Amino acid sequence: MFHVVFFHPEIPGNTGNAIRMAAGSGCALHLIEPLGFDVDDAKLRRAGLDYHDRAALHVHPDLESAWRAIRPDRVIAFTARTDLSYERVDYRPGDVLLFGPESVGLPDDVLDAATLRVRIPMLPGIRSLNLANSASIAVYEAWRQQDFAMP
Ligand SMILES: C[S@@+](CC[C@H](N)C(=O)[O-])C[C@H]1O[C@@H](n2cnc3c(N)ncnc32)[C@H](O)[C@@H]1O
Repeated sequence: MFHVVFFHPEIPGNTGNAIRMAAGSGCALHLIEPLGFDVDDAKLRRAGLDYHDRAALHVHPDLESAWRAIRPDRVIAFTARTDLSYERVDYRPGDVLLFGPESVGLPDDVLDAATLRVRIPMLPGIRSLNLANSASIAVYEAWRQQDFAMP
């Protein structure tokens, strides 16, 4: 199983979309507090449709608590601030795919502590992709490399 970690997510619709993606792909979704919304937020529930019960959703008070719970071998940070393209990584079950908050991205100390930093290609002049879209691209590449193995 892959672990998607959203560090300080701010927009409920993005996390709702990711909940639906987690239900569809079998990844676990971890949210690191503080969150910019309540997990019962109507927009979050609407974006997640009726898939909330099918998704493995975990909320952690801080990153250290998440690492203690997940015990990952590798943390792969998704950021536009690197040249290594995301599809060049051999993803392994158990990997953490780490994403930053919508407004500011991942802070330097969190990026520095990650095993790898990877980037999803964009055309020149584009600053970033949407958080939920980035997570979908990442998870489906990681799962594709496992030939979409079923649990
Ligand atoms: C909306 S973006 C954050 C934008 C923020 N203003 C910044 O400059 O980093 C939210 C998160 O999606 C992921 N993301 C967005 N575009 C990406 C890209 N092209 N490559 C890798 N990760 C990306 C990153 O994890 C980022 O922290």
